[in-house]
Amino acid sequence: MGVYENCEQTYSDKELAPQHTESIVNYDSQPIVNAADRVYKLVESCSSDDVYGNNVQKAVSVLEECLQKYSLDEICIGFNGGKDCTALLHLYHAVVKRKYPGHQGKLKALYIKSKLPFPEVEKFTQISRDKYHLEMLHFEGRIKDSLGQLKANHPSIKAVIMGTRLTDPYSSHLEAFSMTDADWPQFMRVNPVLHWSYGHVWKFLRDLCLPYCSLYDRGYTSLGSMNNTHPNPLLQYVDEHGVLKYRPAYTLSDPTKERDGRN
Ligand SMILES: Cc1cc2nc3c(=O)[nH]c(=O)nc-3n(C[C@H](O)[C@H](O)[C@H](O)COP(=O)(O)O)c2cc1C
Ligand SMILES: Nc1ncnc2c1ncn2[C@@H]1O[C@H](COP(=O)(O)OP(=O)(O)OP(=O)(O)O)[C@@H](O)[C@H]1O
Repeated sequence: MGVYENCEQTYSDKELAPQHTESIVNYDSQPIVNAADRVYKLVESCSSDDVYGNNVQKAVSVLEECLQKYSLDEICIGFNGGKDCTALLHLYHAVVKRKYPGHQGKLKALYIKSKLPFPEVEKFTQISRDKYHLEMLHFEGRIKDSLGQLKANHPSIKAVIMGTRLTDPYSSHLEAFSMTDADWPQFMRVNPVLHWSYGHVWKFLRDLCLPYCSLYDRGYTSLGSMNNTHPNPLLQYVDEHGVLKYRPAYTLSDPTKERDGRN
């Protein structure tokens, strides 16, 4: 059984709520409206030996530091619909709401579309844009080239908030604030969730009832393009009718296998 199998239901189970109300606890039907209150309550109530709570606390303080160093016009969040940046977007939204309660403007989000994006990812980025009131800065093609265009078209942007974790490829040397490599267009990479584990990301998304891309409920555990990403084989099973199916991403018990659906 996966670690979070007994947690509250996923966002996509929402329609089941009327029939199963007695089995559902703490469901938040307005997680985005309540973002700042719930995130800060979590952070303020966590004990020193709570690794998850401390990681959320650290992410909030990195975001607060980012907002001290840069104005909202100088910041964008790297958002491609993946789980890590989905958790991060919620945190960023919460911290901005707490620091600027009257803020009505749109937060900037960078989305570099891959050559063959999943329609589910495209749809989810649009849903998130609307729910979180984002100004999407859209680019297509290679990430490095797109960052060059970002610099040329949006010269005010100095920092990109990212959902990178230490276990991501080529990321073990990163810190909360790390400039892009010397041969890349120069931006400050802000990495609030660097120390989060795979399980922490899912605990955050599911405990706070946040919307996430539907592919994760169909066995995908990390998202690339349609031509290089498939459901994680470790989540495969055959149901009682002999049909091949996949368990949801949050049930993956070995986090080192997170990218086993990517090639
Ligand atoms: C804003 C931004 C800045 C990046 N900066 C660097 C960099 O300085 N050096 C580098 O090798 N890759 C950089 N990357 C690429 C990422 O490390 C990573 O390869 C890319 O996000 C694809 O990740 P994935 O394979 O998990 O989908 C950057 C990506 C983004 C979105
Ligand atoms: N194409 C992109 N456009 C904008 N930001 C991106 C893009 N690719 C990566 N990023 C940034 O880099 C971070 C790390 O990417 P990574 O692929 O590890 O995580 P993810 O996409 O959030 O989740 P998953 O691993 O499940 O796909 C993202 O969270 C996001 O902030």
